[in-house]
Amino acid sequence: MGITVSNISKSYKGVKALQDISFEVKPNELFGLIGPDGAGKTTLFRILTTLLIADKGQASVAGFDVLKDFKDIRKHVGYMPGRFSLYQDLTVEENLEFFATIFGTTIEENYDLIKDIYVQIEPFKDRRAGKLSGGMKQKLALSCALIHKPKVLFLDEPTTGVDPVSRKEFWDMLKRLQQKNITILVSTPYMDEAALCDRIALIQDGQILQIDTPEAIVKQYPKTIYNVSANNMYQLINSLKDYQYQHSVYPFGEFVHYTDVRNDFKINDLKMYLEAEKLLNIKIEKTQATIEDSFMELAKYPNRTCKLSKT
Ligand SMILES: Nc1ncnc2c1ncn2[C@@H]1O[C@H](COP(=O)(O)OP(=O)(O)OP(=O)(O)O)[C@@H](O)[C@H]1O
Repeated sequence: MGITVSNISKSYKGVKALQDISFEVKPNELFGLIGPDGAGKTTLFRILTTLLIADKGQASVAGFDVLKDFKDIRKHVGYMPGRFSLYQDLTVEENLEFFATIFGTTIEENYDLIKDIYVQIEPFKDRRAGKLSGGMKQKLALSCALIHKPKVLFLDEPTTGVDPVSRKEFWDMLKRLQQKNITILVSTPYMDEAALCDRIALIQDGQILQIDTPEAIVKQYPKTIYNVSANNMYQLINSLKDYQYQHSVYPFGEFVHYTDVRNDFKINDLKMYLEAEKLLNIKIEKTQATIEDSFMELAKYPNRTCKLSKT
């Protein structure tokens, strides 16, 4: 009871939002769509939840075709859209009751499934949804998306605008839901969340750059990455970008991630160059690739999967 997407394309007046997308989500899998704003994630969610019709291609969800069986899909999927979708003027409890009613069920009937999540907002059950914090809104939206016991759950950027503690709690909840036989497709622009999925698709400009487990994607990263730091971050980035042997340069927290085009790269050569650029306190150390590094590399060369030899 997973998801199958075959050659789906969708354009809006000349904007190619999705370009020949194909992938499968296995039953019970926690699958992540990882990509920046405008990559096409919401368009894909809307097609899979039958709210939008693709220009080309086929897709099925929980064994149902998105066109022919749209009514079945609506019964069997839960969808938490990116932007807050609840009724701001209804209370927490009224929102949940409303969603239960439209799916012909009651809060009591499926309480077990949402219990873990709902207990955290139950003390505020008489508060209007519009007056909840970001983390609480997100828990209520998830409870509403689950109240009819869906087979497949679609979560579009569920942690955007949510504090780090609530983000962590949210992902713990997803892991628990997965154990209750729910297939989950979740999108996020946060690369660190990608590592929490079973498999991910990296998506940009409506195209899939790579699909694999997070571990495999990182493993295929083709270069050796160096953490570089110095007294002046802005000048460091500019100097590294001007260096004739640079392959990639971008800020990564307190460091700059640097890769070099040469196979015989020596840390000392780069250090000498940066010293000549008048930078101080220069530190250069090898580091491990992350999903973000893989994404940046693939986004730079979208038609190439990471197959260069390691330098
Ligand atoms: N109704 C629309 N009319 C015209 N262009 C649209 C429409 N909806 C989306 N787009 C464009 O299609 C592309 C994909 O948008 P989509 O919302 O699917 O991406 P996304 O990855 O979900 O990003 P975001 O998080 O910003 O919503 C973007 O270039 C967007 O501007």
